[in-house]
Amino acid sequence: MLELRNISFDVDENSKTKGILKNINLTLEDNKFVVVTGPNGGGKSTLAKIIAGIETPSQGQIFWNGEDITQLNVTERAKRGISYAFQQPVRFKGITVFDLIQLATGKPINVDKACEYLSAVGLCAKDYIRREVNASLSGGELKRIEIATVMARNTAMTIFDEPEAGIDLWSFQNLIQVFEKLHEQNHGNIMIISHQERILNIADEIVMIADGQLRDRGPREEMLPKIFGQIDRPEGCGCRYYEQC
Ligand SMILES: Nc1ncnc2c1ncn2[C@@H]1O[C@H](COP(=O)(O)OP(=O)(O)OP(=O)(O)O)[C@@H](O)[C@H]1O
Repeated sequence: MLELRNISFDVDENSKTKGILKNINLTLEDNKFVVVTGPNGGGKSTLAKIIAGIETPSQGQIFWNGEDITQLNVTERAKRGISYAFQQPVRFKGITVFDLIQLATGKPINVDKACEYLSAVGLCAKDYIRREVNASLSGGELKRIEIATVMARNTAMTIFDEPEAGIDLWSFQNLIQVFEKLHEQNHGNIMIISHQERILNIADEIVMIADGQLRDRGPREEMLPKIFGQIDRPEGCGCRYYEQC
């Protein structure tokens, strides 16, 4: 279980303190598929980075299965099962797709096993398994390889920040299926930062972040009508649902 207690994140801007996240309290139960959404600049990516240990909060604490992990860095959190999917895989000269997947599993695997992960993300495994991870791969291919390595890591919590960014419509359809599969197979906690309706549609739970604050959260069935404007607002109110009327 992940618990954020009174998380704030401030930055210095022109010698003034700017609050990017303001007093966020959030508890996520195990094995949930959570989508974090909200307007641009609301603080979603910052929240994801704070959970992954890429940023350290200015205030507040983060607990993972009861342990205070606030001061642990990204590697130490990864060892405890919190994994952040980068937009593209980390590259080292000469490393192949097979090497990456094997490294992610943390044990020796055969080519067939590695191919299973690639096939699951819609890549024709035999075309990719021996390829070097470099600029000759397209953005969509790199992203799917990153997702395959995340699946191979099989960690208790995985965070994806806008996985749909920069991929074409066809790859996007495929990506949705990959996430549906991850969900079905119960790959632990999955947190996705997204604006995409099709990703919101497969969430167990939706968290709305706006203006650095947690504005709402709840099961998909409750949140979708709010997000897509199907709730009654007081007459004359032009606010979106996450704004105060
Ligand atoms: N290190 C930083 N220094 C200054 N400003 C920052 C820093 N990190 C984030 N911000 C600002 O904080 C705000 C929230 O950024 P963040 O990337 O978390 O938003 P977001 O909700 O993920 O947005 P989007 O949907 O556009 O990706 C933005 O205005 C951003 O410019």
